[in-house]
Amino acid sequence: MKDAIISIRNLRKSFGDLHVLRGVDLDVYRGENVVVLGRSGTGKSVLIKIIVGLLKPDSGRVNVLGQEVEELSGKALDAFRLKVGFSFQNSALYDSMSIRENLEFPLVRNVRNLSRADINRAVEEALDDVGLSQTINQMPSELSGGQRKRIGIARTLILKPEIMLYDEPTAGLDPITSIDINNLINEVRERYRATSIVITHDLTCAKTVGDRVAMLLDGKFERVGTFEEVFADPDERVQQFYNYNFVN
Ligand SMILES: Nc1ncnc2c1ncn2[C@@H]1O[C@H](COP(=O)(O)OP(=O)(O)OP(=O)(O)O)[C@@H](O)[C@H]1O
Repeated sequence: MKDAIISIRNLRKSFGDLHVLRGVDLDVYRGENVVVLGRSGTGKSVLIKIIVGLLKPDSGRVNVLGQEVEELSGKALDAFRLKVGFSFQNSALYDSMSIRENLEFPLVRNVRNLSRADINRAVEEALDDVGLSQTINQMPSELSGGQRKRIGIARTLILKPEIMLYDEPTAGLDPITSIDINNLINEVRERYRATSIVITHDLTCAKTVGDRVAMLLDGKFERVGTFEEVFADPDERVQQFYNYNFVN
């Protein structure tokens, strides 16, 4: 039997009259990349926030790494969040800190008793992983958008999470830089044996990194499968999404 590392059952979340998630079910297995597709405002970010315990669902179950997320609080929630890396849409680097300082920040804040040599080694390794060793003493403002995304991913990787959550990793990047980021997401899976959820509107990204694709339609995952399986579906809502992306 496959090992579901994230298991979501009948998850519901509304904001007033806005019923965003209306019975979401999803299993994510160890070592796979699952891409979550859906139009703007369908609740992809809400789902991610519920998975990391930043938002509480109205009902349903979310089990991650064998733990019921809703039951976690205090130190247990802090420990859990170290295992689940969240790479934000806008990279969220600290502009006043160098790249080295940006990478040190999560380590120093979350891991005790590290020596200076340990910290230096971890920073150098994380930068090497994303192919940006030469930027260590630069400031974020000196880097391109694609480089900043890579640093954002390195800053998440430095804690060696078991699960990576990427929120629109290629948004705002040119197609060539996007390919670099897609390759990096695949490399992260290989090197860290990480399990990932990737939220994207970018079908090239979905096709390149997704072992499976889950499409959020009307508050549920109605289509889950390989990229080809999902888009073979003649359902108008699925085809609209495809045509919009590939302009044909
Ligand atoms: N804290 C909140 N309070 C009220 N409404 C919210 C809150 N968070 C999200 N929403 C609403 O829930 C809906 C889903 O938001 P979400 O950010 O998950 O969309 P999304 O699918 O990630 O969209 P996009 O692709 O544009 O990023 C939106 O209509 C949003 O306004």
